[in-house]
Amino acid sequence: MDVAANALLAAGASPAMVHSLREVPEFTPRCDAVCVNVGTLSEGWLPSMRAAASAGRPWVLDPVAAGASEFRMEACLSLLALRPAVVRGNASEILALASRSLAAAASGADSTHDSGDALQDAKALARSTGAVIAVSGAVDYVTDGERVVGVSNGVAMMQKITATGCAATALIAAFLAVVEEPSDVMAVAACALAVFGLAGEIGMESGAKGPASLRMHLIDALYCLDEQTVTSRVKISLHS
Ligand SMILES: Nc1ncnc2c1ncn2[C@@H]1O[C@H](COP(=O)(O)OP(=O)(O)OP(=O)(O)O)[C@@H](O)[C@H]1O
Ligand SMILES: Cc1ncsc1CCO
Ligand SMILES: [Mg+2]
Repeated sequence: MDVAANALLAAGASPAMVHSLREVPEFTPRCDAVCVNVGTLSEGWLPSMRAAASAGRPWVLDPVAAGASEFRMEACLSLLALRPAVVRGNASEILALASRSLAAAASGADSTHDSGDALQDAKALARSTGAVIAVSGAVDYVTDGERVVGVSNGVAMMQKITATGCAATALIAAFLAVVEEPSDVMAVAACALAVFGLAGEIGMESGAKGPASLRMHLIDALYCLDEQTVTSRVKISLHS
């Protein structure tokens, strides 16, 4: 929650981390977009997540460790049925969701697969759910089931900071808040991931020595990004 909220603030969004079922119905309708992240899932929070997802706002799902337990898998599948605009997960999470089965290797919250390994499953999941699916990794793939966009911004060290994936998903929600057309959702998700990856690159160039200093520099880089840097450095390509 710390990394995600600070990344959103740095990028110019206005985050609020809300859990209580009592306040979700009051809070969520006022949000421009919603991010539901099952990272620290509990029985008590799941009804709040479902209520937030059902509030009629555009929303994004982060299926953290979907393949790690029956409870997470069932929770993620029930949230998927509430029609997220975008699902952003790492390759292991997207593979688990697409097959609706627990991961063979105990992967916890980290991926044991490359994003390319999950591309076909991501396309199938997009077609069966109607959501845009984003698989993060060295190349982030974004698909609506037909088209595929690849985003190659980012640095490997981002995997060593917990919740960079959560922050990337939250940034997709922030970008979704300003989208006008449903057909733009794929482009919006790709742009958010490119901007986040670029902030990681600039953070690394700013003298990060490891995960802790990259976390600081990445958030500073997000805050300092300007249009010229973004347009000259984003690496987004249409695949097929
Ligand atoms: N090998 C890599 N090279 C460049 N960028 C990467 C690499 N791996 C991940 N990233 C970037 O790191 C960010 C987080 O992606 P990752 O796949 O690690 O998410 P995650 O596993 O859900 O993370 P977490 O659960 O810790 O929040 C994304 O912006 C992604 O593009
Ligand atoms: C490590 C961890 N555990 C639950 S959520 C989270 C952050 C990465 O998804
Ligand atoms: Mg994650």
